[in-house]
Amino acid sequence: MTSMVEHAHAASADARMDGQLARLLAEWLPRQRWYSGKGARIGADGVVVLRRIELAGRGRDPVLTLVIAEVRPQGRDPERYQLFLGLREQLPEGLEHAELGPVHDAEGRERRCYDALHDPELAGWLLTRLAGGEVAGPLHFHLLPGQKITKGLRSLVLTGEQSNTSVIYGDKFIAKFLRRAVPGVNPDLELSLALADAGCQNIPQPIGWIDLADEEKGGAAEAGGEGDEGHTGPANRGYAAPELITVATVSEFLPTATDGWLLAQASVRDLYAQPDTVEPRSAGGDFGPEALRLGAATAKVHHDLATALPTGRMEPEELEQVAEAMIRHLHRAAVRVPALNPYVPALRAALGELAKIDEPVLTQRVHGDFHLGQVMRTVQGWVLLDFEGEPNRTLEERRAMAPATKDIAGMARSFDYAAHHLGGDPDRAADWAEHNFDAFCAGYASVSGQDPREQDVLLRGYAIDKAVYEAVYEAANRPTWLSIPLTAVARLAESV
Ligand SMILES: Nc1ncnc2c1ncn2[C@@H]1O[C@H](COP(=O)(O)OP(=O)(O)O)[C@@H](O)[C@H]1O
Ligand SMILES: O=P(O)(O)O[C@H]1O[C@H](CO)[C@@H](O[C@H]2O[C@H](CO)[C@@H](O)[C@H](O)[C@H]2O)[C@H](O)[C@H]1O
Repeated sequence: MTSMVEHAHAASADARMDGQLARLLAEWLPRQRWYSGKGARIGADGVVVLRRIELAGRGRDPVLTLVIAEVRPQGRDPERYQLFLGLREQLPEGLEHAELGPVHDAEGRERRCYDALHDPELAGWLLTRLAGGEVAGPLHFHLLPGQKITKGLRSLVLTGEQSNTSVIYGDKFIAKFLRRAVPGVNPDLELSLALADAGCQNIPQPIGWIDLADEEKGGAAEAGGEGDEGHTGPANRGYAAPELITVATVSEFLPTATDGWLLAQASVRDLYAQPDTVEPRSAGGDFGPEALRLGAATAKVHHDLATALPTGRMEPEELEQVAEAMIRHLHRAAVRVPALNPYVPALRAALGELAKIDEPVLTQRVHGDFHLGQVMRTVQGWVLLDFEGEPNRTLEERRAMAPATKDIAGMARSFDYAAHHLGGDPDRAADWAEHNFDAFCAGYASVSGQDPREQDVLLRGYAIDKAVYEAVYEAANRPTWLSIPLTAVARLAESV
């Protein structure tokens, strides 16, 4: 039996380790691309380690730990992050960039603490657990029925503009490790599973996921033993119940796909390389035919979402509530980005028009953060990715039903971004965006039977809401890009 003295020693060693990690995280987190609390200071004691789960290598080298840390930035709501951290006596070559710093373990030995997703040995450990559908303490690895994981695949962390961190295994699987710890149904997983069940071909096929029992909500930490199949069975595909936190999603990797942003960018560059008299449709790298196919693929996914998941209708009074919520969002955004202030009255008026739509509007589950970086062109056609919604919104907002127009407006904004971010002639950029958005809508109409441009008031309302969101996003993440949404806001304000 463990004596009370031993207990006390263990507890104080734990508290010491938590304190060391919290100090390292306070310095490291704000430097990460996916950290969402940018712009607010983290004071002393601004990071608290809430949970630390040793997963592999206890007393050995390396050790893999899952940490749930709460960041309490000054003047902002706290945010929780989930981080796989590795501890090693010495960092192997190539892992230096992933280091957080040194810590001392319970025996007083110095260990290097680093982001474990960059360590092929530890990333491989996670994939092996998934291959077996295992349970490791409160962490549950779910492999979907019929899926098989090839073991020993080399892992590589994807670099790029991401809100999370993706690890590619061989050229077979991609695991997205969600950085924010949010209890409840993860919309990306929820919608991907529903679409896969509906036979949708326009998404990467889901392979499995990892979730964590949320201690606070009394989650099923004890759920089953090794290979607890009941949890993953088709009758209970039971993606994250309310008391679970989704830690990672795993899907098929599309090795030959290119994302829509890169393709669109190439087309804009091509246009600028030609004389001013050349129109976007006649330029060598015309994106129009691809935009048309993308519109058709989007309509198919919307159709499958509406078939697989509940749908609804927004009556005029509810549209008024939507307008009010967008106006509240606008006011909050103007506090964060004062450059929005001059446009607030005109934008309020434009959003107010939503309340005048006098017929019900159909609603359904939508993508929620639809842009060219969320679509990939494979040899077969377009696939849509990342159904998580806008990372800075609450889970409830991200899972809410909305008119499909919300996604159409997202893509309209993305064509605007692609056209303007290279800094060419604004009129030519506007022509490129209009030409491709027209093609996108024509493709959408060819499948759905309805041209999204007909719902012009709704489209403008959602485009304003998105551009305002983007202004906040850019101010926090890419201040040099802030002028793109601000210019759009000015244009949308004038269009009333
Ligand atoms: N199944 C996949 N196959 C190939 N590349 C992918 C796949 N899923 C995502 N990617 C790449 O990873 C990037 C980020 O994925 P995404 O799900 O949007 O992550 P985040 O939520 O962190 O932004 C995408 O823009 C795409 O380039
Ligand atoms: O892809 P994420 O889920 O991380 O979405 C966030 O980041 C996006 C940028 O990476 C951001 O999208 C904005 O920039 C895109 C170009 O980089 C542009 O195509 C989009 O239209 C524009 O909204 C997205 O808003 C944000 O939520």
